[in-house]
Amino acid sequence: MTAETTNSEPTRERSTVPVVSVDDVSFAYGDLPVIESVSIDIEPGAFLGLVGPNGSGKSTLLNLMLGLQKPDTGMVRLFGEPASEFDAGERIGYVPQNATTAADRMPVTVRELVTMGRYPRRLVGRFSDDDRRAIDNALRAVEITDLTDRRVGQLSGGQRQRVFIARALAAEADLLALDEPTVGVDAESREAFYELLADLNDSGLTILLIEHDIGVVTTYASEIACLNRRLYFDGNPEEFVATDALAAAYGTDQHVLTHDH
Ligand SMILES: Nc1ncnc2c1ncn2[C@@H]1O[C@H](COP(=O)(O)OP(=O)(O)OP(=O)(O)O)[C@@H](O)[C@H]1O
Repeated sequence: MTAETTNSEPTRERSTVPVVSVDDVSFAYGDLPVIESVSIDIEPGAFLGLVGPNGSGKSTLLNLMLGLQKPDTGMVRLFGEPASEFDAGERIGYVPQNATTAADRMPVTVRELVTMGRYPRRLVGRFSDDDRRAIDNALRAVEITDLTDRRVGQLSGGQRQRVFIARALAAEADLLALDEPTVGVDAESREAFYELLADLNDSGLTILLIEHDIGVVTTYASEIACLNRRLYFDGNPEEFVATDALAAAYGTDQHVLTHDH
């Protein structure tokens, strides 16, 4: 968000309560253990990059964090409240892995989809000037004001992901959670997309990014968590590249993690 987009809004006090707190959580799909004794906090203002090999439990951990799945043991808190009692839709913007295909089925325009993000915040009845301003600001922040009347299903992959982010911004979400958001997006648009995330994070938005590309997280994230059923690493990018956590978590597959950054 640029200064232009925020100047009409009050500055929010940054809370010291973790946005997400995962405390000794384990989870299995039937007999298949997927998350084992994981503890991790996401502090307000963090940009956490969650990495791990295919099938290592990243999406499952995200679902547990968002309260969409219930841990077998341990506890997840969102903004200090048990995730199971929390309406995540109000404060968490979620950009799913399959946003691109989901958008294909949506016969809605960009502005309509972004407007939907505003419904949880809207008072009963009509949209207020504040609502309209929040929607316009969100479209501006992700630089899609020229696309507002286009059908979401007709946009490129990168443009669509921006629309989903704008929806979260319109909702004034405190956490933006993205699950491999640039699968199928060309290299140039990917870089612009991660620059956008970095700008949003600079303006105070807390970000959780699941990402395959280690180069992306070491470039843009302020904190990296490396998962393979259990947590192999949680700390800053400098420490991450200096440890053998990556090799330990990825085992013999680490050579597939080449990247273009
Ligand atoms: N609904 C489900 N029922 C049963 N098993 C599942 C289910 N969802 C995921 N799994 C299994 O749980 C494990 C972890 O899956 P998950 O999708 O969380 O991993 P991931 O790290 O996000 O993978 P990827 O990087 O490939 O998207 C995998 O072995 C997967 O096959």
